[in-house]
Amino acid sequence: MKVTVVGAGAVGASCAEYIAIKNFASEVVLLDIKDGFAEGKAMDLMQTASLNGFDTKITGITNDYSATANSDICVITSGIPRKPGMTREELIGINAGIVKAVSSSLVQHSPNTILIVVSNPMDTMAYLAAKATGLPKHRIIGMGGALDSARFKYRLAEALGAPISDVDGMVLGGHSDTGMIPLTRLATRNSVPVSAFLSADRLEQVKEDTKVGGATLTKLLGTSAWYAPGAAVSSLVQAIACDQKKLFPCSVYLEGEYGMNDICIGVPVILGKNGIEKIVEMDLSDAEKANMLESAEAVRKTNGLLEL
Ligand SMILES: NC(=O)c1ccc[n+]([C@@H]2O[C@H](COP(=O)([O-])OP(=O)(O)OC[C@H]3O[C@@H](n4cnc5c(N)ncnc54)[C@H](O)[C@@H]3O)[C@@H](O)[C@H]2O)c1
Ligand SMILES: O=C(O)C[C@H](O)C(=O)O
Repeated sequence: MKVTVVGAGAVGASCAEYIAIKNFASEVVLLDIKDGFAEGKAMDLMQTASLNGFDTKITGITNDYSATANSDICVITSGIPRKPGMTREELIGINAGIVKAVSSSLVQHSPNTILIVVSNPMDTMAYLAAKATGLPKHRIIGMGGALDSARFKYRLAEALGAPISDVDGMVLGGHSDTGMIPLTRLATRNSVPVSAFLSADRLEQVKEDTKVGGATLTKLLGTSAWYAPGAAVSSLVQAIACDQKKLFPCSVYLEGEYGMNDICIGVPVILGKNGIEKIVEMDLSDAEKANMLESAEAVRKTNGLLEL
C-alpha cells in the first residue's frame, strides 16, 4: 500500500506520522514544493521508527511527481492555512491554483488513485479536484466531517463529564465556521440520547463550540490545527487501505443524494478499498434538511469563485 501526502507542513507531516504509527502502509511519500523540506520531515519521522515501532517507509521528495507514481491513495494538504480572524473561504485565491495543479500532477502519475483533499476551503477544493481530474466520484474524498465529528465528541464529553469513548455523534454539511451541522438530536452516550443529560441550552453551546472548533484553535495557535486533522486523515486512509467499511462523514460529489447535485459537501459515507463504497442517506428532520440546504448554498457561493 503506497500513500502519497502532498504538503509536508503541519498537517501533512502529522498525517504521515499517524499513518506510520498505525503501521498499515508499506510506504508513505511526502512531497513538498519547498526545497529539501519533505526530505527533512521524512528523515526526522524515520528516526522515530525504532522508537515508535513501525515499519512503514517514509521518503521525502521536492516536487518530483515521478516518486509518487502508482500511489493507491494520495492526500492533498498543500496550500496556506488561515491566520486568526480569517475564514477558510479567504484561502481560495491561493489554494485553488495549488490544488488544481497538484491534483492533476498526482492523477497523471497515479491514474487509479483515491484522492483525499484536505486543503481549505475543503468542500470547494474537493469539488475543484473532482473537476480538474475527472476521477470517478467514488475516488474523490474531502476530509472535514471526520475532524468536525471528533471535535463534536470532545465537546459532548466535556459537557457530559463523560469519557469520550462513551460518546457518539456526527457532523454533516460544509466544513466552515457557519456551515457545519452537528447532529445533537442523534448524539448518544452509550445509546442514551444526550438530551437525557444536557439541557437544550447546553446542547446549543456544544453545537456552537463545535462549529468554531477550527477558529478557536487558530486563535490559540496563530495558525490552524494539525494533530486532530492529521489523525482524522490517517483514519480515512486506514479505512480505505484496510478495507474497513467504516462510516465517516466526508465531503463527496453528490448526484441527487440529499436532493443535491453538482456539489461536494459532508454526508455520511462508507469507506473501503474502492474509496466511497456507499453514500448513506439519513432520515433528517425538517430543521436539519433546511440546515443542509443553507450550508450547501454557502459552499456553492464559494464554488462560484472558481475558474474551472
Ligand atoms: N480539511 C481540514 O479539516 C483541514 C484541517 C487542517 C488544515 N487544513 C488545511 O490544510 C492546508 C495545510 O495546512 P498546514 O497547517 O499543514 O499548512 P503548512 O503551511 O504547515 O503546510 C503547507 C505545506 O504545503 C506546501 N506547499 C505549498 N504549495 C505547494 C505545492 N504547489 N506543492 C507542494 N507543496 C506545496 C508548503 O510548502 C507547506 O509546507 C491549509 O489549507 C489548511 O487550511 C484543512
Ligand atoms: O480551521 C482551519 O482553518 C483548519 C481546519 O479546517 C480545521 O478545522 O482545523
